[in-house]
Amino acid sequence: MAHISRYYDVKRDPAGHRFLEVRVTGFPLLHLPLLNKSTAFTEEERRLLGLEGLLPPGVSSLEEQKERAYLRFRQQGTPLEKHAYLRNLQDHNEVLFFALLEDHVEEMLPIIYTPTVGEAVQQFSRLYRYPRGFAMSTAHVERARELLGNVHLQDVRMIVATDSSAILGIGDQGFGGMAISIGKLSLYTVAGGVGPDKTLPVELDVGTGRQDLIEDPLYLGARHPRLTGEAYDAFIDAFVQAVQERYPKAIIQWEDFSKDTAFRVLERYRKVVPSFNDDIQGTGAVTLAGVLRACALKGEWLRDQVVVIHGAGAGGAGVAAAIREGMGREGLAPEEVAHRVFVLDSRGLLTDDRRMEDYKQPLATPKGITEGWAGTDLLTVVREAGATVLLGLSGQGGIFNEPIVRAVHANAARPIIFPLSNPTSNTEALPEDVLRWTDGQAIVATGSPFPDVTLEGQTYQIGQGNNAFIFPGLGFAAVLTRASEITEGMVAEAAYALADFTARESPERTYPPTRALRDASRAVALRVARQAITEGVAREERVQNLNDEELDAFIESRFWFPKYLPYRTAEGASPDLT
Ligand SMILES: O=C([O-])CC(=O)C(=O)O
Ligand SMILES: [Mg+2]
Repeated sequence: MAHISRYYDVKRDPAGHRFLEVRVTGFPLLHLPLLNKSTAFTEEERRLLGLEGLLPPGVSSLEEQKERAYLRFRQQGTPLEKHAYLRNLQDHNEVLFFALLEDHVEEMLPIIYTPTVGEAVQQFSRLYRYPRGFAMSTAHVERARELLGNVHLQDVRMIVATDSSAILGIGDQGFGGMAISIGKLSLYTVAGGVGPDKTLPVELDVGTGRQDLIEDPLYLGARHPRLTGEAYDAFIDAFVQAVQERYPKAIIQWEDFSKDTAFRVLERYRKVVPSFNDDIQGTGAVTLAGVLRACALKGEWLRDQVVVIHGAGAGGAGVAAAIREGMGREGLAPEEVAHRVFVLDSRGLLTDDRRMEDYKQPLATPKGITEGWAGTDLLTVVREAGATVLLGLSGQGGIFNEPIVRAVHANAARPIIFPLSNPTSNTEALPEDVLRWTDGQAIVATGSPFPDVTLEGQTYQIGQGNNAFIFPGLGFAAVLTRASEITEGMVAEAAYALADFTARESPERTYPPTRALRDASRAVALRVARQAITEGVAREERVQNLNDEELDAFIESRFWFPKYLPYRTAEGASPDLT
């Protein structure tokens, strides 16, 4: 049996039932969140593991523990207090945390994920309690492999790593970005089926450009400006090499890298280690899926829309690529697509006569197309291009104002308007305003969750167009197929799988409700795994010859579920820390 952790192995008894063989007993056992059952340790386990006298005499079931934990959750006042409560629970007892989350995913997702995680990032140094994840800093570059060896997990398969340069829509957050890596990985477990012992959040602390953080006496990150150029590359090289040596089966999700690093890091490593960028590729895929559904809702094709994308960072670039791919699949040639997809950055429309960063060049509109236009600002582009779809990835709260929204409505009876920036404070428009300004005709989805909107007796559901519907299934499929690379074909398949799932399960919506996150992820995982096999990048022997039904069953059988296994001590272990 593979050695799973320094602290335990999962084994099977002669009848085939799984149990945990632990090498830690007594008080320390109650402080390892992956192992701690807390009040659910049975009387026999307490005797065997040296826990008698350390716990209250009552033995609780997982159900009873959940009930107790949910009561405490409800007693917390603010979303941030709720977040802190859940994070403490996770750091205390992971099975209980995930069991609770599974039962209340709709209520708790906005707490462990966007929008509250944005606040948790900002308050990270003040909320800090427990060492979770791998914190790599400049001082560690030479010894990255050695330090990764300090992580107690033996078989990490899924890593979320950020350099915190562009967290959500709120910019450079220094060390606090660790909270994003932690939050994303919670979704990998609750929706994507990856066991918590197989996940590792990483903060790549290359410094921060935020002087206020550097001067904050309570700040926990490294106090120096961000590494750039060769020093930055050497840092990430060292990290990737250490991961390959220590965790050769791991997939890396690059998260919240600014436009200055996101594209370079993705291209530099995507063929070195199976990896993808969540904000470029995940956001691209989820947006394409929602726009496809919105088009279907009004009985139109994507290829007939004119799409204006506001924001040319990682998200905007990824969305532009995905929409172009989608129009191409509906038969449009690239020259035709150029008349239908327009991308703006903070200086206005990207046109090919402008000086701009390399990664923006493929997003630029040929100057000839804009001949005679009255300007290149957002309102003018919406009017001149005849936009029927407006997508916000700018991080600029409120930028989709009334004149802009009305201008899209003037071009389309049912405009598609997605203010996608996170967290809530950065959303480009409030759904209620968009619906009011368009007499309830707009099809609206947002990046962060919004409640239903009621307008003149009519209720509108607001889809959550968040990459949470893509990355857990995409990453899980890559893990299960042992993909050597995460190809563009796999990312595109994720988008179409989500659109098809929504059409099947929630035909009146742009995105499924968040309570369907797990089922949606499974549908995504199936199609991505199939694509990996078709493209020949799946290294896992067991999946090569499976038909769809068998592949689905394989995926389902590999899902991790929160439940307690019986515990035994290792042969010869003393009832002390061994
Ligand atoms: O984390 C989220 O909610 C979605 C995302 O990747 C981002 O906004 O950067
Ligand atoms: Mg992100």
